[in-house]
Order: sequence, then structure tokens, then C-alpha cells
Amino acid sequence: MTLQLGVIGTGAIGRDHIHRITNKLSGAKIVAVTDVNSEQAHAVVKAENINAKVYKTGHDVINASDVDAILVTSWGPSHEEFVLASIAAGKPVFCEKPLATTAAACKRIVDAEIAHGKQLVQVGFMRRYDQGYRALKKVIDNGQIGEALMVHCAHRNPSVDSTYTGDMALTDSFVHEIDVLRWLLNDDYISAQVILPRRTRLADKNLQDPHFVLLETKQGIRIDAEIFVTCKYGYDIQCQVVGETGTANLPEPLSVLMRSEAKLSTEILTDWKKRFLSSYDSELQEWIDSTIKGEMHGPSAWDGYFASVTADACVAAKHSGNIIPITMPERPAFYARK
Ligand SMILES: NC(=O)c1ccc[n+]([C@@H]2O[C@H](COP(=O)([O-])OP(=O)(O)OC[C@H]3O[C@@H](n4cnc5c(N)ncnc54)[C@H](O)[C@@H]3O)[C@@H](O)[C@H]2O)c1
Ligand SMILES: O[C@H]1[C@H](O)[C@@H](O)[C@H](O)[C@@H](O)[C@H]1O
Repeated sequence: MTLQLGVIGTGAIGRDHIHRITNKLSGAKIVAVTDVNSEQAHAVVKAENINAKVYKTGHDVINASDVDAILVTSWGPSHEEFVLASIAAGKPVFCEKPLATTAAACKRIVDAEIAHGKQLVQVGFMRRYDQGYRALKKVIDNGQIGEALMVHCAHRNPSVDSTYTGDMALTDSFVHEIDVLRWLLNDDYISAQVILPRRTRLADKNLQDPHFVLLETKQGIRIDAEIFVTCKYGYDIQCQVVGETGTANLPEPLSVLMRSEAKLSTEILTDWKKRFLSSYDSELQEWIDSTIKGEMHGPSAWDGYFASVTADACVAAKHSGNIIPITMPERPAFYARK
């Protein structure tokens, strides 16, 4: 079976996903697209050389009779509407992060999916598909460093553009750690604290950068994370888990170690797209394969909801200077950990 997909949003990541589904992955093809910028949607169909109809709205795509499943890659504020409409149509939907821009909206999606009675929603937290994070998880799950006690992380971007404002360090960047660390540690968070270090002079004058976040999990694991989005030197994702009998580090991306011109050197990537290229491929291939089988294995609407509640707590912690408790309703059996 070939899964026939509709894509809502043909901007940066929408186009990337269209490209990888068409040229690299198997089992699916794009038959419908839309974007509020319809010229751009037409241009993407042409440039990617795909036989897809361009619809006026996301709802037209969702309700098209030849569309089996939906990819939501539009701006965050539009996600809730399209995910809810996909659930109402009974169609599987892969939604780029964030699931929705408020915790209340995420909860509405969770409630709608439970009422529908079958899991249809996957959220685009691609780090769970990164080979390095998967290898790190295996070490922890096998007990090779004893029980995890602490985690040290860094999320560094060389720079960000002018659309990156306000608390996006927490809601747009750190949200990746929020999801991947819950999955890595098989745990949930109970509190968040944010400490603001000395501000770099090299960030936009309206942007606080960097941030320190401290999270505490149910099991008492302490996580410290630095989010530094104008670090200048590269795109650098670090994660070290400290256990009772050892430490385990996220592997560095493959890079040749060079000795030349009296220097020992290795390249550092500068683009997040390149750092997680194969994770996006695996994430979507696994989603296509499981969707064809009528199953759902990836980050769920519940994970999207938890990420949103945690990000909100981080924002509240930043603005109040307080330690903010993270409270969630009991995880419904519908979303039992797999
Ligand atoms: N997983 C990741 O690492 C990752 C990376 C980048 C972006 N994202 C997420 O993907 C989403 C898109 O990001 P992007 O970088 O591609 O942004 P973008 O601005 O390049 O593209 C978004 C597109 O959505 C379109 N759009 C907005 N509202 C719409 C609507 N109501 N109906 C149809 N189209 C609409 C815009 O016209 C634009 O073309 C965001 O939620 C972002 O957080 C995830
Ligand atoms: O939108 C991007 C993207 O989500 C990347 O994966 C993340 O590392 C960046 O910090 C963020 O700005």
C-alpha cells in the first residue's frame, strides 16, 4: 500500500519533508498540499516535481477523499485547528512541534483523541529517532551506569533570526530537551527553575541569552541545561547522564579528526537541519510504516501536552524567579508508555 499524504504548510520544514518523502523514503507519496501563501505551495509542487493538488485551505486537504493521512507543518498557532480537524476526520496526523502553542490547546487535542477512541496523532520530536540518543538510551536502560542521578545538557545555536523572540529559547529550542529527556530517563518532571546568566552582548538587544534551566523529575533526577542560541561557534547539542557507577555522553556527530597546519581539529556543524538529518528521515519512515499498519508508536499527543505544560512552567519560572511545580493529570491508560 502507498500512503497518500496531504501537507499543510510548505515553508522550510514542510518542503524538507515533502522532499524526503518523495526522494528518500518509501511507502508514501504527497497527493495534496496547501499553504496560506498559495504561490509558494504551487512553487514547491513544481520544484519538487510532485503530482499533488494545491488546495485553498488545510481543511480542504484533510477532507480530500484521496488523502489517507496528514502532515501539519504550518506555524505553531495553526496546529490545534488542523490536528483537531484530522481527528474529526478519523485520519492519522503527524504534527511538527509544538503540538499546539498552549497547554490548554494540547489538552483539547488529547481529549478529542481519547473521545475518538484510537491514537491518531504523532508529534515531530525527532530527537527520539537520533542514533546517538538511541545509543545513549540503550546504555541507561541496560543499567550500564547504574541508576541515573543527574543530567547535564547544552543546546547551542550559532545564531537565530529576527523571528526568534521572547521566550522561544524555552518554548522552541529547549522543548526538544524537554521531550527527549523524559523519553531517555523514562520519567516525568515535577518542577522547573530558570536562572539567567550574564547576557551575551552578541544577541539581539531584546533577547535574553543564554538561559540555565533546572528540572527535577519524579524519581529525583536533577537536570541542568544551558540554552545559548547566539553562541556563534556552531550548532552544538550536548547531553551527559551521570549514574551511580559511571557517566554516559551523547555521541558527537561523525567528523574526521584532522592534524594539519600544526592543529588537531574536527568540524562542528552549524545547521540544526544537518545535525538531525537522519533523525527526520527515520522519524517519518517509521511514522509511514506504522501508519500503514494502523499503529502509532512515536511521540504522542500526551507527550506534546506534557512538553507544553513543562515549557509553560519554565516560562513562569523565568519571569517569576521561582521554582514552579509541574503538575499534570494522571497519565490515561490510553497513552500507556510503550
Ligand atoms: N522538529 C524540528 O526540529 C523543527 C524544525 C523547524 C521547524 N519545526 C516546526 O515546524 C513548524 C513550521 O516551521 P518552519 O520552520 O517550516 O516555518 P516556516 O515559516 O518556514 O513555514 C511555515 C509555513 O506555514 C504556512 N502557514 C502558516 N499558517 C498556515 C495556515 N493556517 N494554513 C496553511 N499554511 C500556513 C506559512 O505560510 C509558511 O509557509 C513550526 O511549528 C516549527 O516549530 C520543527
Ligand atoms: O526551530 C529550531 C529547531 O527546532 C531546532 O531543532 C532547534 O535546535 C533550534 O534551537 C530551533 O530554533
